Formats: sequence, C-alpha cells, structure tokens
Amino acid sequence: MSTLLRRSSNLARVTASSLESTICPYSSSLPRSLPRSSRLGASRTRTYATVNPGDPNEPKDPNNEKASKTGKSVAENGDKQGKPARGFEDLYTKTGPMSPSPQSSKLSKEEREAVDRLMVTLKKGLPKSQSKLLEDAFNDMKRTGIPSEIRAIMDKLKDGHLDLATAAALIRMISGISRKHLENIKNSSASQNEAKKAFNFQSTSDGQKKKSGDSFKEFGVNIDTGTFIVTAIVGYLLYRTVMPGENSKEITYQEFKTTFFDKGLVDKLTVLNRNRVRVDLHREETGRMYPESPAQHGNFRYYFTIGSVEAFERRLEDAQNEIGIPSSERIPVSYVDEVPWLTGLFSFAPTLLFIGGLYWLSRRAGGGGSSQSGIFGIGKSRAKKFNHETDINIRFKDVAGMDEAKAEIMEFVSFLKEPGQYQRLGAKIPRGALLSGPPGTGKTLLAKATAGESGVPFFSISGSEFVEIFVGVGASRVRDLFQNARKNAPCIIFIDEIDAVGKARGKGGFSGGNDEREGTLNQILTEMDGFNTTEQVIVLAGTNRPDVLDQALLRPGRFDRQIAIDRPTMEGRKQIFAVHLGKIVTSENMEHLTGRLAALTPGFSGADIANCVNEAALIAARTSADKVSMTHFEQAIERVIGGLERKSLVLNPEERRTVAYHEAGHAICGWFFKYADPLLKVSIIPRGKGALGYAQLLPQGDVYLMNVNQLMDRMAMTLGGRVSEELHFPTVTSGASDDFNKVTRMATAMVTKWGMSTKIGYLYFEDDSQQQLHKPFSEETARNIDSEVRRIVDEAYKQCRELLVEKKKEIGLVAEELLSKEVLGREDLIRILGKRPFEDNQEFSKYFDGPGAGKSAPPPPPTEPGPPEGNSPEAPGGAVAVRREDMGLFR
Ligand SMILES: Nc1ncnc2c1ncn2[C@@H]1O[C@H](COP(=O)(O)OP(=O)(O)OP(=O)(O)O)[C@@H](O)[C@H]1O
Repeated sequence: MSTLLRRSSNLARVTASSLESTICPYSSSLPRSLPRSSRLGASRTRTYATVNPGDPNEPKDPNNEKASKTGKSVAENGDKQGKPARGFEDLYTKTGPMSPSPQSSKLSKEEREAVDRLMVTLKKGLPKSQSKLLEDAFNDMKRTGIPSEIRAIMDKLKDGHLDLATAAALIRMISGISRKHLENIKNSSASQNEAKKAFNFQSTSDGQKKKSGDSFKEFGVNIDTGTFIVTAIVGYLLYRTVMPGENSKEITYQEFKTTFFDKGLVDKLTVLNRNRVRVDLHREETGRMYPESPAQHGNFRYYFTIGSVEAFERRLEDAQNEIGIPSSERIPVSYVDEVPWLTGLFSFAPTLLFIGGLYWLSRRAGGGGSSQSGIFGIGKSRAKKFNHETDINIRFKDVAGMDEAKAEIMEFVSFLKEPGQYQRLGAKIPRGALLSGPPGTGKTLLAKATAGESGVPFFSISGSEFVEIFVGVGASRVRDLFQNARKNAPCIIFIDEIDAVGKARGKGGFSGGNDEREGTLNQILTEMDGFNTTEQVIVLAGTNRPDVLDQALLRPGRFDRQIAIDRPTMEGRKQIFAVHLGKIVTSENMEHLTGRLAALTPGFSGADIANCVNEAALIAARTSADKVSMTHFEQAIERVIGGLERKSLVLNPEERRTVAYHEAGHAICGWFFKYADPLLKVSIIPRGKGALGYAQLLPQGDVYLMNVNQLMDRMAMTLGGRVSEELHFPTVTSGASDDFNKVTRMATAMVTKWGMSTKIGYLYFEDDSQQQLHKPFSEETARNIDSEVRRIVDEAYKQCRELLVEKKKEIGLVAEELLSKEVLGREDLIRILGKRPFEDNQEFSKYFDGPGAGKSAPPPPPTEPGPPEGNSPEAPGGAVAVRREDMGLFR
C-alpha cells in the first residue's frame, strides 16, 4: 500500500477505495474522485458552519419573512417570536450603536448546542430569577441569531486571531449594546415593569416616588438585565473560542501525515508563531472517512508542533513530492504571528477590570437602602425627606425643657408660616441655625419639631453621608440636596453632625488629603450664599463640637443663629420625664415621680432620660408587673449609671469585708462632712466594670460652681474608703486607685486652673493630656505644682482621717449591716447613724425625706456630681457645670 501511495495519480482511487472498504462498504454512490481543490472544500466548510439567514434550506421564520416584505428588521417587528435578544435590538436598527446593518446571523446547530451547554453551566451558579433572565436572553439569541458584527468577530476568533482592533471593536460594541439598552429601558415603562418583576424589587415608600430618584432605581435594576446580555455574548464568545479542549486537538507530525495528509484530507496549513501548525481539513471528506471524528465540525482544528519552519517546509515539500501532488495543487501554507488567546485575554484584562470595577462600584454605591442605586446615583444626595403631613408629627410640646432654644427657633417657624410679614418690612430671615450641644440633648428633635410646627417638608442628612471616597461626590451631593430643597421650598434642611464636613479648613494636621471634605464644605458655603432672600429654605445643623467648625460657616448669612442646647436642668429633666412618662403605664403620683426622678438624674441628657424610662418599663415587663413603679425606675437609673449587676462575681469573705469597710468609710464621710453631698445609698453588690461596691451621694440640685470647702470635703470623702481600710485592716488593698485618680485630678485642677493655690497664683495651665512636648511652665513651676497638689491631697487625707478615727465605731456598724444586707438606703443610715447633723436642701428633702419618700422601695441608684475635673467643660463665667460623665461612684 505504501508503494501505491507514493504514486500521486493513485491517490484519489486509493482514498475512495479505502473509504469504501473501511467506512461505507455498501455505498456505491460515492463520487469516484474526491476534490483536491482546497478552495472547494473550504467553501463547503464555511457554508456548513454559518447558516445564512437567507439560506433556502433553513426553516423560514414567519416574522423574518414578513419583515423582509415590509422592509423592517426583525427587531423592529418586536413581537414575541421575532424579537431579538434584549440588548441586541439596536444592532438591527438604523439607530443602533453599531453600524446600521440590518443583518443578523443565525446560529448553527452546533453553536446552538454550545449555547445550551454554556447555559446549563451558567445557570448552576445563578439565582432562579436571574437564570430565567439568562435563559430568555440565550433563547432569544438562538431564535434570532446574532448580529453580523458579532459573527465577524467570532469568525476572527475562530481563526485564532485576536488582534487589538478586534478586541476594541468587541468592547465598543458591547458597551454600545448596553448603553443603548439602558436608554431604551429607561424610556420604556413596559420594560421597567418587566425588570421589576424579574428582580422583585421593592419600590420606595416615601413621597418622592415619582421623582427622579425612582427612575434611577429602575435604571439600576436594568443595568443588571443589560449586564446579563453582555455577559451572555462575552460568555458565548469566550466559550466558543477559549475552550481549547472542545475545538482543537494536539497531534504529532506522524499522525498528521498518516491520518490526514496521506489521505488527501488536508485543506490548508497555517504556521502559528513559527512553532505550531494548524491543520484545516476538508470537512465533508473527513466526515465521510471518519464519521465519529470531531474534525468534521466547523470550528474543530488539529495542531502539531514543529521544530523550525525551515525543517517543516522541507518535510512538507518532501511529503508532497512523495505522493506526487503537482505544484499547482500544493497544500497552501500561510504564516501567522498570532497573540495566543490567553495573552489576548490578558491584554483585555485592564478593560475588563475597568468594566467590572464600574459594575461593582455601581452595586456598592447602590447599597445602603438609598433611594438611588447604581453608579449613576452616587452624586445624588442621600437626604431623607420627611413629609410634614405624614411623617413629622413632632411639635414643640414634645420637646420638653430648652425654652430659650425653642423661643429662638420659633422665629424660623413664623418666617416659614408668614414670610410676608418679614419681607414687607425689609427684614431678612436668618439663613440657618446651628444647634450645638452634647449628644442626646434633643437637637434633632428640635429641628424636627420646627418642621412639624411650620408644616413644611424636612430634609434630614448626616454630615458623614456627604463623604465618599471619590473626590467631588460630596460637593455634588450638597448641590443635589439644595436643588431638591429649592424645588420643595418652603422647607427645612437639617444636617446632623455637621462637624464631619464642616471642620475648620487647613487644620488637617499630618493627615493631609482633605480636599474632598473641603470641597464639600465649600459647596455648602456656596449653596448657603446662593439662596436669595425670598427663598424659604432654612438650614439647621446639629453638632457636638461647635468649637471645631470653620468660621466661614458661622458668619452672618450662613448659620446666623447659634443655639446652644445644654443638658437639661432639674426643671428640664422633670419636663422631659413628664413627656416620656406619658407613654408609660404607672399609678405613681406624676408630680412626685417626675421630681424624684429628676433629682436622681443630674447630668442626664434627654436621650438618657428616654432610655431610663424605657428601661424601667422593660424591667417591669420582665417581672410581669402590671404597671411601672418607682422601684423599676430606680433600678433602671441605677443600671444606666452603674452598669449591670454582676451576680456571677463572687468575692471571698475577706474581700467582701474589705469592700464593706471601704464603702462604709465613704458613707460616714458623706454623712458627717458638712459640704459633702447627702448620701443616698451604699451597696456591696458588684456592678458594671470593676465596681465591687459603691456609695451613692446625690447632689442637692444642679451644681455649677464649687467652692474650696466643697472641694476639700469631696476630696476627703473620696479618700474615706482607703482611710477606713487603714483603720480596720493590717494592710491596704488596690481598691482605692480610682479614688486617688479623682482626688489627684481635682487637686491638680484647683492648682493649675482654678487659682486655689496661693503659691501658684492666678494662672491657668492647659491639660497635659495631649502630651505636649513643651510644658507651658518652667521646671520650678512644675515642682511647685507638684508640691501644691500633694499638699492639698495631704490636707484632705488629714481631714478624712481625723473624722474616721473619731467615727470608727460607726464605720463598723455600717459595714457589718452592709455585710448582712448588701444594700443600705438612706433610712437605714438614719437608723444607724441618727439624722444627718446638717440641714439638707429643701428640694432634696422633699423627694428623699418627705412623707412620700419613704414609700419608694429599696433606695435608688448611684449618681454623684463629679469632681470638677481639670477637663470638665466650663460654663460661661468660669462656672463648672456638672456633666454626667463626670459623675462617678465612690467605689
Ligand atoms: N428635650 C427633650 N424632650 C423630649 N425628649 C427628648 C429631649 N431631648 C432628647 N430627647 C429624647 O432623646 C432622643 C434623642 O434626641 P436627639 O436625637 O434629638 O439628640 P441629638 O442632640 O440630636 O443627639 P446627637 O447629638 O447625638 O445627634 C429623642 O428622640 C428623644 O426621645
């Protein structure tokens, strides 16, 4: 047989006979000669691979037919059957993002099968609704084919080429498809509904529904649809082209020669990158000879490796000479330097990364429940709009206390209600008001009440919501917010925590990179300037740190009014309790209850009070009580101040004894020092963090100033625990460390801030808490401060020791009773120690010694006006305001 093969004239015969004998032994209808012309084979192969839309053998799509009659494209017909895959429509129309080609290219059978396989794989990883969408997209694609431009690109890819121009065309086309798709869907409410259904998205519930925000929301949803289609196309292309296992097979040169070349099946050869040869076969002949072979499929190729091009050419030449192929019919060989697919893909990577990144950002920016989703909503304001008719039911009556602040802000209300009255007289209303004060003092509440009273919409946003990682987003959100507000005028904008964006510029310190924040602030400044005097938009802002704000914000014409809202006074607390107790079921006498609770909670903010009332109700519910009683309120306050009872913490008897004597020391001091605050309760039940016991002393009303006597008594009382330990035990414990901390800070403040040391004089030195490199005083002054602090503390110690030595027996009585009962109230102390030898403040006596006071169950919780520490905020005029955080328990 080998001799025969060497004779070229016998080739056809041998090939035919071998076919007859090995594959189709009974077929006599085979052509006697097989085509040698590679061109003929190639054209047949192409016809097989790509079915032309006009191919008479293809079943005719009625819509296509109709379309061709009317001159319309498939997409333009738009009915169910003929509708192209969503996102492809414009590729068939003149207005599409691509060149106006009305051509589409149907998928071949094998391509349809490949799409099915791909679909099965992809669907595995998708949720149901989305896999349905993907299936629809693929089915549409199978039904209507793919745009001819994509076909062209695929053909190129099939040939193994991926030049940059093709890659760019692909990207351009895909982005064109998705852009056009989005535009279409945005304009088409029908499509919106479909997308909504598919994704089961919730619609927003607020009143803005019809406004621009919503279209963005749906826009965001449809991005997904577009993405699916684009994904489908890219996935398909990649699948068809990248999966080498399906489309190619490596063989050796010997296999190539004996299996294909010698049998005349080779159509053409392509030398790739000078080291590999791709074999294109005559499909039909191969199919006949090897019906099982994948080589008969349109895009299947064999490859073999060569050592060098010269050697390959020589071998091929010899082989062709051997079988006698005339030079005119030699197998064509072409040479291609191609970018391998993976390399090509890598060159794609930046673009893909970019597209993926944008997509991811769009998802991220759309999160957080904002009314806009997608990258397109990133510059939109996230302010929540409260509708005055439905959402804001807060009025001034709900804001207790702060009468001055209310009076101040009332002017805004009357301007919004009756602007004419002001405008007639040529008065300009202040643009905005800055509400400043500690957390939870009711700033937001007051702003809401202002909106509620004036009956206008209320936009609420927090300063931090302006800030994004992108430069310019903050400013754009500010612009959007003010634009919205102008459209809804008259209205109120409330920017909470404005210090997040309103910090003084140029004070970034080492942090740098504050451009975005500054840009946002500048935009706020500009917008506030931008209102004309008749525009009824009031800007209210809240902050805990008015001191750090940029001065430009505070100048007249911007936040003209600065309203300081401090923690409520005794009277304020009563009113706030009254507001919150309104919702609670209790049979206590309201007047007495609110007064007593207010007395128990010096330094509490409105939010603390609201929390206490709620806690009390929870405690009552936990104990299945049918109403909330004084006991519950007191337990709640104790819990808020002292922390949770730590029942699991079991002290050994010796420790328990030490704690009892320590607390008894504090209690005796509180009882017998004239200027100490009256004692309310002593306990040796561990609570909160590290408190093994505590003595609770209650300030007689709100304290704003303290004199030297009060300070000395308080320091002496603070040292009472340690002194008692010294008097009753052979050694002392570490339990007094917190007391020493307080005493030292108090004495230091007396020396360095309050001018209470004659040696240092009337000087004020900043705290050293910021670890300044250079102390603002000399070494000598430092030594003097040290010695003065020491002297004051020593004096307090002496004072305390003198008292406790004298009252050693009483300490023992209190401590032993404490050991047996764990908690002693005021009544117990009166029983053990007799009446306090000093007159108590009337208000205090009314709630704690009066006729009603005894009724209240186990005495209440811990609070004690904190020592006027060095860092405690000072009220105007140097008065020291008592803050809740300054209040400590005498542990
Ligand atoms: N004067 C008040 N009257 C009634 N309730 C109050 C008052 N002040 C505060 N509250 C209660 O405290 C809660 C929190 O108050 P709000 O949010 O207004 O504090 P804020 O000053 O804005 O706090 P932050 O500075 O932390 O934002 C309110 O919802 C309300 O229940």
